Amino acid sequence: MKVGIASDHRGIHIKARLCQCLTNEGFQVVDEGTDTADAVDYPDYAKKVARKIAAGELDRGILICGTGIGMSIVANKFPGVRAAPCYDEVMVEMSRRHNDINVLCLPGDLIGERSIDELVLMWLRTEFESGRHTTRVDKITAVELEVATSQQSI
Ligand SMILES: O=C(CO)[C@H](O)[C@H](O)COP(=O)(O)O
Repeated sequence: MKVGIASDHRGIHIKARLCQCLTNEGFQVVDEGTDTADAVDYPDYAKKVARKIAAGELDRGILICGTGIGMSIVANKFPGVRAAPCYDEVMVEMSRRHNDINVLCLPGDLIGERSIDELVLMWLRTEFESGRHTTRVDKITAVELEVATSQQSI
């Protein structure tokens, strides 16, 4: 599985740790920065990963900012991206089982470095349940198409 990862300045320590962990676990990791503590703007990094998810160049994405919120707002602008901020086991598990999210947005300010590896591995390994949830995820895609093709009727 090919996983893209990016963070702003508030997530660099978690990103570095996750790159190491995921590589050790056999995932193909694409690191899109940032790599220093210099302040950057999260939209510039969210779009690097989200664009590649939309283009089918990555299977999953992980984005880290202070809260995960800004990264998710940007990522969800891209067609085919389903991104959400998650910070505990329940959110992470349900985001895969029910929503089939393909971009996990993590709050660098709120999440402990020690628990992050297990949380992300759980997210990468949890399957979408399909069934009734497929109908709903398909409706998300339909809404996306509606919005893209008929802006004036919204
Ligand atoms: O969480 C974030 C966006 O959702 C950002 O990481 C946060 O807004 C950056 O703030 P600052 O410039 O004060 O470091």
